Amino acid sequence: METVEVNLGTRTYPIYIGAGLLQKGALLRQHIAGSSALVVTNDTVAKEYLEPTLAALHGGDSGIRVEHVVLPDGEQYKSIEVLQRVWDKALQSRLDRNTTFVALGGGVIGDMTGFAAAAYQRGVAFVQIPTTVMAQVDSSVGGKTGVNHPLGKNMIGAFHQPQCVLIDTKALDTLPARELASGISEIIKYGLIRDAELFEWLEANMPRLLARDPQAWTHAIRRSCENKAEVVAADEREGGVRATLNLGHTFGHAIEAAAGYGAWLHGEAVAAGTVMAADLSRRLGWIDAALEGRTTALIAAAGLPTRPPKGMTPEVFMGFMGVDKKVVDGTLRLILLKGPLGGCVITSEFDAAELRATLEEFCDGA
Ligand SMILES: NC(=O)c1ccc[n+]([C@@H]2O[C@H](COP(=O)([O-])OP(=O)(O)OC[C@H]3O[C@@H](n4cnc5c(N)ncnc54)[C@H](O)[C@@H]3O)[C@@H](O)[C@H]2O)c1
Ligand SMILES: O=C(O)C(=O)C[C@@H](O)[C@H](O)[C@H](O)COP(=O)(O)O
Ligand SMILES: [Zn+2]
Repeated sequence: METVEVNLGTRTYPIYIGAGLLQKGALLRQHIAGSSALVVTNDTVAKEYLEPTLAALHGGDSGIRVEHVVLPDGEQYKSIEVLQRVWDKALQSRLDRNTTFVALGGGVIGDMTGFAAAAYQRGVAFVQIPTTVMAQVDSSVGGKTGVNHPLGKNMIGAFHQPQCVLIDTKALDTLPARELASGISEIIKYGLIRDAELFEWLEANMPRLLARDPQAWTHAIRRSCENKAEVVAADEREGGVRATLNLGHTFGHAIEAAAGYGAWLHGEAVAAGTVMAADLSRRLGWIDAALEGRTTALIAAAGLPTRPPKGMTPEVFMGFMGVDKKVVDGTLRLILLKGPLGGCVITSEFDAAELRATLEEFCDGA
């Protein structure tokens, strides 16, 4: 087992990474604050991993009272209405503040459970057990929690850090290939914004990841968690550098919302958005055509889309981008690449005409 720490002073927490960690019940139990736990999962993940999780919590005569709630599976259910079911279950079970919520699943379950925990009786503890690549390399770390709104992605939420993140790499064995690729999008992101060595490693090792080589995955997950932990420790609430984790997301979130949540996976939308950010960066002269080409090629090598879906227009993009959380006083800020590889900026210093040119280049329906 490897451990990466998210250093947040008195709220510092560990990320455990290893094969078969879900079977090590003591590890999970030591992070259950209080006498009860509410496991939150979805119907797909429950089939494979609910029983082992319940067994881990009950093991060693723990005396922990364990409840669970199973939500419907899908990004379209990442809503305040569905989240209500978690609070309903907690209240019906008379769970008090001495309870730990346990998020068992991908990023949707992790974000929803974290927000449910942040608001339940004004805040209870929670633990992340991420079971997708997306959740293991990104969403389970850093405490961004919340739900979508029809007018914008992740618009309702809270910062709430988990007690620990328990990454069982064996869970990826059952993950569909499309979901595996979606998560790779965020690993490429770390390479582009701050870790040139990781980007080059991905260029050399993409076939190993797609072939599910366990050693390659352990490396990719650990490096990703290290990168994310460093950024979060430096800027927990996104006053500055944390916004760089949003590379490709302003375009990507517009795609997700416009296509209807769930039609495009988060990582797919971010992939196309990252290619668009690279295009704009090259137009501005901040990266050369070679780096733009390497970015597009790596994203394509992961089997991810390099263009947004048909039907997107510059107007649709601008409508959603205008309500992005990085907008300040009506001014759009983007994360753009600035050479060499591994460099980026958070900026509003770009000509609207250049942004328009990128949008037109990528909108088939324009
Ligand atoms: N909080 C953050 O910092 C952050 C970071 C990145 C993404 N996100 C959010 O995460 C969400 C996307 O997460 P995701 O890609 O994990 O999607 P997801 O949670 O919808 O999971 C993807 C699919 O995989 C299934 N699944 C999960 N684990 C499985 C397993 N081990 N075997 C088989 N199937 C499994 C799920 O049931 C689902 O159908 C988005 O809502 C995105 O906004 C949040
Ligand atoms: O942790 C962060 O900070 C991120 O931006 C990680 C992103 O990959 C993730 O998609 C996040 O949910 C986006 O945050 P948002 O604030 O733009 O909704
Ligand atoms: Zn993301």
